[in-house]
Amino acid sequence: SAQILRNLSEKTTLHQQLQNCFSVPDSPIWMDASTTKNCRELEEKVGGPLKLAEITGSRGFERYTGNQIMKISQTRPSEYKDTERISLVSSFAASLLIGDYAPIDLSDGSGMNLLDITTNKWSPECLEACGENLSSKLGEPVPSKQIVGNVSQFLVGRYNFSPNCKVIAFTGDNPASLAGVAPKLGDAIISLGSSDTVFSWLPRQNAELEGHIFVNPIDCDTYMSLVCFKNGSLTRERIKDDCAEGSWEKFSEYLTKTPTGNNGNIGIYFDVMEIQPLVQGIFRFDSADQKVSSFPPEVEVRAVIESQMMARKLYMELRGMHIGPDTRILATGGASLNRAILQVISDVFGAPVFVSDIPNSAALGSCYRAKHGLDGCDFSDVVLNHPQPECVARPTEGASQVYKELGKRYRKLEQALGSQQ
Ligand SMILES: Nc1ncnc2c1ncn2[C@@H]1O[C@H](COP(=O)(O)OP(=O)(O)O)[C@@H](O)[C@H]1O
Ligand SMILES: O=C(CO)[C@@H](O)[C@H](O)COP(=O)(O)O
Repeated sequence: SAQILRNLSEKTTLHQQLQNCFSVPDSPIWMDASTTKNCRELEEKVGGPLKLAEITGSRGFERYTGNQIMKISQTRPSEYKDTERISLVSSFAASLLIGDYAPIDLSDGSGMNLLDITTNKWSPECLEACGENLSSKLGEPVPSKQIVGNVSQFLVGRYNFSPNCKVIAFTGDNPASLAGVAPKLGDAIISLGSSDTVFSWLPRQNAELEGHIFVNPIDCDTYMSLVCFKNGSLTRERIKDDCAEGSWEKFSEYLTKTPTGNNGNIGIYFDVMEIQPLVQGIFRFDSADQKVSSFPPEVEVRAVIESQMMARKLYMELRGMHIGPDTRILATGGASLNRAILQVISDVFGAPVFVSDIPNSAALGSCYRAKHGLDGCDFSDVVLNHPQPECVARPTEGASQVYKELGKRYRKLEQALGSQQ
C-alpha cells in the first residue's frame, strides 16, 4: 500500500487507486462501544485503570484505538498480520495529501490508550498488550506543529497545487478546536457538535478515572483535558423533532418560557450508549425522584438541556477543571448558535458564556496550526488578531442555587442508572 500511495497516478481518482489497500474495509469509528473486554484487559496488563490513566491520560475507553486494535488482533488475526500501517482518520487524511504515510500527531495520538503522554513516545507496555509488532505499524508520533511533507505529485498534477505547499501534521477535531478558540489558561470550552465535548488547557497532567488528558496541540509540553459525550446535538435534534414540531425557534421558545430547574423534573436522555456513564436509555423523574413515563413537550425540552449541561459541568469538575464565576465558558459548534441553550449553560455553570463570530473553531484552529507549524513562531503571535469572543449570556440571579441542588440529584440518579446496567 505504501508503494501505491507513493506512486499515485494523476490520471485517475484516489478512490480507484486505493480501494484494494485496506486490510479492514470498514474501520470502527469513535462511536463504537464494543471493546469493554479489551479495555479491562489492557488496564489489567499495565497495572490497573489508574495506572493506564497515569501513562496514557485515560483509563481504558471503548472507542480508543489501542482497544480497537486489540480487538481486531484477537478476532481477525490474519487481517491484523497483513496490515502494513494503522492510521488515525487525521493522519490518514494527511497521508492522502503528502502521498505517503503521515505520522500520527501527539495530540490526536493521546486518544488511543497507547501514547505515554509524559515521554511523548508510544508506551511499550500498552503496545505489547494491544498487538504484535504494533510499533512498526504505527510509526513514530510527532509534535502537532511538525511539517510532515510537501503535497504529493498527484495533487500537483491533478489539482494544480503548488509543489512547494507544505503539510503540517493533522490532528483531531477537539485539539483543532482548542487552537481555534485561541484559549487563555482557565477558559472552559464547550463544543456543541453532533456530540458534545468539554475541554480546557491544563498546565500539568493529573491521572483521573473520568475523562481524558491529551498532549496540547499548541504546546506539546502542556496538556488539554477533555470529556466527550455521545448524546449531544443529535439527541437535542431528536427532541426538537418529537416535541417542538421540528423547529429550533419553537424549541428555544419552550426553553425560555419554562422555569429554571424545571419544577424539579429531571430527564436523562441517552439515545445511544453514553461514554460516561456507559448507559443507554431514556429516564424521567419527577421532583420526588419517582420515575415517570413522559413529560409535556416544553418540560421535555428543558429537561434535555438541563440534564446535558449538568452532566457537562459535573464531569468537567470530576476531571479537575475549575469552574467559577470568573471562568470564561467559550461555546462553539452547531448548537452554539442557539442563545436559549447558551443561557441555560450560563445558569447551570454559574459563569458567563462567550461565542466567537466564527463558530467553526476546528477549521479555524487548523488554519492557525498550519501557520504555527509553517512560520515556527509562538502560538500567541499566530492568534494576535483573533477576534475577541462576545459575551452572550450571564447567570440569572438565583439560578446557581437551583442547579446546585438539582445537580446533586442528577448525580445520584445518574450513578444509580450506571450501577443498574
Ligand atoms: N439553532 C440551533 N439550535 C440548536 N442546535 C443547532 C442549531 N443549529 C444547528 N444545530 C445543531 O448543530 C449540529 C451540527 O453541529 P456541528 O458543530 O456542525 O457538528 P459536527 O461538526 O459534529 O458535525 C446539528 O446536529 C444540529 O443539531
Ligand atoms: O471526541 C470525540 C470522540 O472521541 C468526538 O468529538 C469525535 O471526534 C467527533 O465528534 P462529532 O464531530 O461527531 O461531534
